[in-house]
Amino acid sequence: MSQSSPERIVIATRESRLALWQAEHIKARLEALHPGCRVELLGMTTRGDQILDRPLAKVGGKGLFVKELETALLDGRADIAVHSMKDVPMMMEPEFALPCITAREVPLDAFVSSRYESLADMPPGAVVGTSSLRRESQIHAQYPFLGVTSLRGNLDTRLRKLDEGQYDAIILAAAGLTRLGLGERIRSVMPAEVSLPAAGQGALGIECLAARTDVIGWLQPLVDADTTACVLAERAVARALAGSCEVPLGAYAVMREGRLWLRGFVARPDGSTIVRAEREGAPAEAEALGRALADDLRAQGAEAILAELG
Ligand SMILES: NCc1[nH]cc(CCC(=O)O)c1CC(=O)O
Repeated sequence: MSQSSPERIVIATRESRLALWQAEHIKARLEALHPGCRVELLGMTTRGDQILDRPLAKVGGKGLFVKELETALLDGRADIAVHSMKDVPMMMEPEFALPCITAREVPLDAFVSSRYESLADMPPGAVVGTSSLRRESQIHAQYPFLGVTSLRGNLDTRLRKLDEGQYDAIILAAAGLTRLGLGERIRSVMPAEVSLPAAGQGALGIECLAARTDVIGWLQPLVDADTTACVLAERAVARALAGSCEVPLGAYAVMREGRLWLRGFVARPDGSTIVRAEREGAPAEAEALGRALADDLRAQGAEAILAELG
């Protein structure tokens, strides 16, 4: 087999149903791209999967979903790791690279309920389940008469808790539901104006060691340029504002007629203050656009919110 074609690729993956679906999806794409290559999954559990009794914001945020996968890259047990981009920390260690962001699915949030059509349809006192400060702050800002209660666990657990009546509705990423064939549970897709998504939501990223130029080459055909520009801009906003689970922050970019259209917000967790901004720019300047939008948000009041949240 030629030097440029891989004989074997090992994918490190979390073992949630969604993570395994995502890893299998990339496996199938790599097998189609590199006929004869043996693509295998190396499943593992991360701390993010184990800590279910409190909001991730309290125990360290996104890094909890990737650390063990990165260890498998470092010790050679795996060649790549497949992540939901929204779970990848904004700052990565220099020994790692993220050379491939694939085509995005629906990046928006989904309203899931058997009783109501949307947030606007819910009566005062009705309870929404989410553990995302991003989602919670936007609900409080627009629907202050609704209750918001913490919701942890994998996707199946969250749906079970809803079906058991612990909530009147829950909010999940539409991409997670559609990937697992649960699209019919989506009562309505939430417009970005109602629930601006998290940076990278709906996009898959493939991580490897920065030194693995061979792997980087193998992955290039899977790169989606438009999604990459959007996600880089969104992550630049979050990185510039020190984005983590602790800060209620959303960033969402779409490509329109060859230009990037980027929106962002920062809010107090109780939604009492919400600062929004938008910019458009060239895809090639995606990260600079994200940093400029972060400056706009700071200038419009985000600085004070971030200072309070520490
Ligand atoms: N850790 C939560 C998480 N990480 C990625 C997704 C959905 C899939 C994606 O955004 O690619 C979810 C579930 C959710 O937000 O409801």
